[in-house]
Amino acid sequence: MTYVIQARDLVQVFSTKQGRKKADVRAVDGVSLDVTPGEIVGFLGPNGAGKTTTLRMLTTLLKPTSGTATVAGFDVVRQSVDVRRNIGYVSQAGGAFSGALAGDEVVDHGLLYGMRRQDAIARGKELFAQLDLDGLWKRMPKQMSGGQKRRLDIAMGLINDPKIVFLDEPTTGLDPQARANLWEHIRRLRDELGATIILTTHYLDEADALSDRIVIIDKGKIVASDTPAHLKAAIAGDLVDLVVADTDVAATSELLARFAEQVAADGVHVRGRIAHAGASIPNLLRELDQRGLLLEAIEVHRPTLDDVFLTMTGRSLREAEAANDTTEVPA
Ligand SMILES: Nc1ncnc2c1ncn2[C@@H]1O[C@H](COP(=O)(O)OP(=O)(O)OP(=O)(O)O)[C@@H](O)[C@H]1O
Repeated sequence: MTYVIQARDLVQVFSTKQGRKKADVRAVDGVSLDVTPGEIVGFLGPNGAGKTTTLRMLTTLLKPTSGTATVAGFDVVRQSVDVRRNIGYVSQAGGAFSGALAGDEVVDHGLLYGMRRQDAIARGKELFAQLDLDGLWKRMPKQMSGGQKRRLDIAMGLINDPKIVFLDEPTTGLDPQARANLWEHIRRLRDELGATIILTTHYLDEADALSDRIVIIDKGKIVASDTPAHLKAAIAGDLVDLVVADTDVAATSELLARFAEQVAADGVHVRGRIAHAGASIPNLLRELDQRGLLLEAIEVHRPTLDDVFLTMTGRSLREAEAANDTTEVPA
């Protein structure tokens, strides 16, 4: 099997100062990864998990503290120029436009890669058409919408026709419609151009919808790496949520425990996890009925990636985000 990206035990330690004390932050703590051509890999994790730092090492912007990686067959440290020639990188911040017209920004970016001006113009126009930026060649980026600016970032990242594309939080800050639209473009990059795509995201639904493989990263380590379907199947099962009368909570919990794992009551909700709930629910309903336990509502939820994250790390992705948000508030 040929891999377009192969990383072994990548580590990145940042030295920081906390007051007068020096403190080391192990931002990436032994990441190994094999990516096959044409794969879309979603890096999912809370703020500060190490996603961007991993991407920066793979794109040669940051030298690993230890470990090795090859991208497009080239070593990220010893052959960084070759790596760069083969990749496109769209950074998280994006939008650092010089004040020139959109088309000129893209062409200038191509010239940086050593392209001839005519080639850069031709490729730029093609990308504008593919990315729904028609008619905006002569528009200043600051007069574009958030979604258009993000697609302009992506056009710049693709100007050299890279076969491997790194997108750092491509849809952050976009409204749902612009996000969905960008997903289409990302899928097309792979389907029509055969590109390999590595993207980072905070959004579970995005990782789920786009990725062939999801790599969950937490505190600098990979805690899971699999297809969205396998990851979801690996956890305990469907969440069954029964809503009953106050007085029936105890008896319902007792009965549900015969069908489900992790049964817990929360107010009038009695919840538990059942593998393949669809097959057990008719029996469960019959037994509830036989005992005179009346349901006010029943809901069955397929496992989400948040459940996976919770199972793998013991924290919900949203809690992890919230905790990080708090620590980032300056004292
Ligand atoms: N230049 C730096 N100096 C010191 N610490 C850093 C530096 N860059 C990142 N870090 C720290 O390394 C850790 C990982 O950061 P990183 O940006 O890779 O996370 P992330 O998963 O991309 O998060 P986000 O979703 O917020 O972008 C964090 O604790 C961060 O504060």
